[in-house]
Amino acid sequence: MQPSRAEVHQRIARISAHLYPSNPQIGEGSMLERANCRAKGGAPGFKVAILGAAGGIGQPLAMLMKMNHLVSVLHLYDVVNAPGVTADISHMDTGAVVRGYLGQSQLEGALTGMDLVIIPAGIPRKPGMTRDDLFKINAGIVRTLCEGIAKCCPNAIVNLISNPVNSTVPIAAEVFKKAGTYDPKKLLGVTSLDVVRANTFVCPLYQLTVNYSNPSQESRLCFMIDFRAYGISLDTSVTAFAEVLGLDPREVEVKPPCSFTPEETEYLTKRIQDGGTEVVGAKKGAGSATLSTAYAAVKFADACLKGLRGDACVVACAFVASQVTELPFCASKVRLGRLDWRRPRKSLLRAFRKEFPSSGISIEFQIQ
Ligand SMILES: NC(=O)c1ccc[n+]([C@@H]2O[C@H](COP(=O)([O-])OP(=O)(O)OC[C@H]3O[C@@H](n4cnc5c(N)ncnc54)[C@H](O)[C@@H]3O)[C@@H](O)[C@H]2O)c1
Ligand SMILES: O=C(O)C[C@H](O)C(=O)O
Repeated sequence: MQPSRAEVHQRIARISAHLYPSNPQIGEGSMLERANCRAKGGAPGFKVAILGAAGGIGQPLAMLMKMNHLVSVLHLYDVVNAPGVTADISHMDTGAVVRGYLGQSQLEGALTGMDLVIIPAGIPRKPGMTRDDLFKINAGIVRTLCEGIAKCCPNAIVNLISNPVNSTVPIAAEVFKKAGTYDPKKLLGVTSLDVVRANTFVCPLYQLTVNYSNPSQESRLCFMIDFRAYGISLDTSVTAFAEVLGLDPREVEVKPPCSFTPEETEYLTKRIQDGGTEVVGAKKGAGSATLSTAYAAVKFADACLKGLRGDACVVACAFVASQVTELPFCASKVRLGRLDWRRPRKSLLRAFRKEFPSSGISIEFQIQ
C-alpha cells in the first residue's frame, strides 16, 4: 500500500532529524523543504533574496546563486514571472531552497529574515540613453524596495545593481536613514563588472589567462580597479587607467609586473569605460549587459557571504559611503569581513595592512 503524503513527510523528517540534528540557518520553511534541502546535501548557509529576479540580470544571477554553496535559502522576488523562474531554478539539484514571491503584496515574505539582498530591479538602457536617463524610474523602484528592507530585514547586507548606481545607492541610504536603520557598512553598490571587464581586456595584452570556469572561485588574475571610482557616468569616469591600477600581490599573478604604454593605457581606459555602451549597442535595443553582470554580481555577492561567514581579509571593489575621499559616496576597495585571522599569521597580516592602509573603507560585517 502506498504511504500517505503525511507519512512520507514524517519519514523524511525523521531521517533528516537523524542525519542533520541541528541546522539553524534552515530554521524556517516547511519540514519538507528542510528535508529536501538536506537530502540534497544542503549545508547550513545564508539566506539571500534577489529583487528583480525575473529580469535579464536577475535570472542568471538566481541560477548562479542557486549554485553557491554558501546559500541555504534563495528568495526570488519580481513584479512579473517570479513563479516561473522559481519553478525552473528549483529543479537544479543544488542545496539551496528556492521560494518565489510575486508583486508588492509578497515583498515582505521575500525579505523577512534575509542575510543578503541583491537588487537588479529596474529598467536598463537602450541605445542612445545614458545611465542618468534611468534615474527617474529606477529611483522609485529602489526606494520602494529599500523601504521593504528597512522594515523586514534591517540588518541585511544590500548589494545594489540597479543603475545609475552612483545615484541609487545614495537614495537607498536616505531611505534607511529615514527608517533609522542605516548602516553604511552594509550598503554596497555593485561595480564588480568593471573589475571583470578590466581583467578580461588586460589579459590578452599580457598573454594571461583568467579562470572563468567557476564564478565562486577567485580569478587568478584580479585587478582591483574601479572605473566608477569617480561616478558611473562616462564623462566623470576615471581618466587614467594606470592611476587606479592597484596590484595586490596575493591576487595578481603577473610576471613580470604589469606596466602599460600610454597607448595601452588609453585603449584599456576607453574599452572599459565604454564596455556598457558596447553591449547596449550590440543588443540593439534589447537591453544592456546581463550575463556578464550576473557573473560579476555573483562574484561580489560571494565575497560578501564569505565576509559574513567570518573569512578574513576579503577585498573587493564597491560603491560605498566614502571614508577615503571628500565625496559622500565613492567606489573604492572595501574589506569584507574580519581583518584578523583565526590563527593569525603575522607576516600575512603585516603585508595586508601595508597593502591596504587607506585604500578603501574597512567593512567589517557584524555577524549576528
Ligand atoms: N551595476 C552594474 O554593473 C549594472 C550592469 C548592468 C545593468 N545594470 C542595471 O541593472 C538593472 C536591471 O537590468 P536588467 O538588464 O536585468 O533589466 P530587465 O528589464 O531585464 O530586468 C529588470 C527586472 O526588474 C523587475 N522590476 C521592475 N520593477 C520592479 C519592482 N518594483 N520590484 C521588483 N522588480 C521589479 C522587472 O520586472 C524585470 O524583471 C538596470 O537598471 C541596469 O541598468 C547595472
Ligand atoms: O551600461 C549599462 O547601462 C549597464 C552597465 O552599467 C554596464 O556597464 O554594462
